[in-house]
Amino acid sequence: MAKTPGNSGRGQRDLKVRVKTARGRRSSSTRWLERQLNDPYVARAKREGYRGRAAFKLIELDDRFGFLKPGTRVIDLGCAPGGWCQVSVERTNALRSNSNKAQGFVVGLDLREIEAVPGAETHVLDFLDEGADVTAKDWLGGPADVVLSDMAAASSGHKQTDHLRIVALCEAAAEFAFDVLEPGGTFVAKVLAGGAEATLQAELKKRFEKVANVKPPASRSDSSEKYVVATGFKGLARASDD
Ligand SMILES: C[S@@+](CC[C@H](N)C(=O)[O-])C[C@H]1O[C@@H](n2cnc3c(N)ncnc32)[C@H](O)[C@@H]1O
Repeated sequence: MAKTPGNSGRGQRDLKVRVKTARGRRSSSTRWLERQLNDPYVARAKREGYRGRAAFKLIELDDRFGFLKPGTRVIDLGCAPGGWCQVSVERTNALRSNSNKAQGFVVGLDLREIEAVPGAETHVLDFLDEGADVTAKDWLGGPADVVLSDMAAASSGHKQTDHLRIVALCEAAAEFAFDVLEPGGTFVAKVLAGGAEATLQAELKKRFEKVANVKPPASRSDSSEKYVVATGFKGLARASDD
């Protein structure tokens, strides 16, 4: 039989790989859709006007640790699509909806542009850029009380690589927090459990009074993500004395 692209050994193999990949894609997107449809947090986010289910992770963390109060100044790293900014605005009174309470201030940064969040100031900025900490403090009008990071590096599909990337991102976010936080401030960041975060935990323990590792109920049980909540920033001078 003459070799054509359809029946040559290589052609057949290529086709099989393409079909297998397409099937894989279809089944993972179907699984994602099913998960979205069956997820009570997705429905609740829609009902309550939040931009995503991630909003409930911050709500649950703040219900437990109480770092967002009227008057609190927040920097939200990796803020798109804006759920954490929405929660921060509500809880810090950044819209000044209640004039008896102090007014907070929320600055959100992301690599991509987001639809405006009423009460928050959002900017397209890579927080890893030189001088991003100074720029963010300028936008906030001074140091922050709280630095939030729900950032995730784009998935490589390789669990250990993803873990190392997110730990590196989290370490950089912590460095950023050390530069912009007011003494007494709070740093909240997403990490993936997986073994490489010991250095980060040790550094945070030096710089903050308390460091907790938490998996809020809204975080999916099949995900290895967890959050570090570091409270009572000691300031740079005190941390180096310890
Ligand atoms: C999971 S989303 C955050 C969801 C957000 N907390 C919410 O409630 O809508 C993570 C975001 O981190 C952003 N990100 C990743 N690396 C970043 C960087 N170097 N600088 C700024 N944003 C970054 C991504 O663009 C992405 O939008």
